[in-house]
Amino acid sequence: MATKEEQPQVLENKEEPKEDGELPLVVVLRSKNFSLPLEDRLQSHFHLLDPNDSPDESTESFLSRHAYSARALLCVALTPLTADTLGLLPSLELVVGSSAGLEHIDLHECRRRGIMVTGASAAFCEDAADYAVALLIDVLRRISAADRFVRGRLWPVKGEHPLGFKLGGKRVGIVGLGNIGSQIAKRLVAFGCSIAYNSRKKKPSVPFPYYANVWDLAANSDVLIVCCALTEDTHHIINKDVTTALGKEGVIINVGRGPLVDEKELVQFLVRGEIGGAGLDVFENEPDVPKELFKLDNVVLSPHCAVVTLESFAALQDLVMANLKAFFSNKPLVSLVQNE
Ligand SMILES: O=CC(=O)O
Repeated sequence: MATKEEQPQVLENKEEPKEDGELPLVVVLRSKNFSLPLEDRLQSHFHLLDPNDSPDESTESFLSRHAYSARALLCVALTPLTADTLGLLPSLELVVGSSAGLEHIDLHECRRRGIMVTGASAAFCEDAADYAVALLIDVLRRISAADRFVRGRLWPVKGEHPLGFKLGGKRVGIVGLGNIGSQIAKRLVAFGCSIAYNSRKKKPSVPFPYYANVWDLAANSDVLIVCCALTEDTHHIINKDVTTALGKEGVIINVGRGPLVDEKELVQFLVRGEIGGAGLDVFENEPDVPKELFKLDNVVLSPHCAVVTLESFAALQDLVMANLKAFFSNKPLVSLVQNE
């Protein structure tokens, strides 16, 4: 999902292992069941302080005892980084996020303390955009439903599979034109769609129509693709009124975060046939998915995996390394988030 703007990505691959004694400290914050995929690469450049290495001690006690002088922290996946945890790290200057969305990091507190934050949407944006377009094509052309039709041996017993809808010519409203949204727009222009967007501010160099209000965007779109950052302002940005404005044939694609959409309302619209369809990679209470959706052929469901490919994961690892190395050699960070 899109975050606040990040600076362009410059990847750096050269590995030059150092002696352990002189390695800079990096706190690693990760939940127990989440491994650290680039551990070997990180370990040859940094002294990692990972509370999971002391399973008998609480994270708070570990950080208070070992991390007083740590200047950098790597936040793995969506592990919450709260103001309380930040309070245990008085020397912290940098948080390296490893996800596109950063709502699990207390950005207000980072801003207040002058702690820089880097994000990873540059590593994920192309794959996330491909996936959003794939979900849209799947909903419109009923590809997953057609697959079930064939596997269920309904062809030709139950006649023809129902007609789908053409992608070209659709008016697509993108909610959040950050790294991911921009890549989605680029792809859909090539498919012959017309694009409009909503974001916090109008983007001066973007040629597409801007709607300051999501309701207006919905009223002028056939499809809404949701890929903005989850904040207090964007929680349930797709609500009952917006869904009504999108109309009976409208399609909603969500590759951002579940709580961007009022899920209970969306389920009701889908069940009552008051919206055309939905492609959902994210949900309000993951991994729980409303069971009413399982029987709807105009809904495509996916387990929060839009951003992840082998290639995006490799790019993420390069990006994390590049940000940490840049920080410790006083160079500009590769994907600094404008945390305004
Ligand atoms: O959802 C995945 C991410 O934000 O990276």
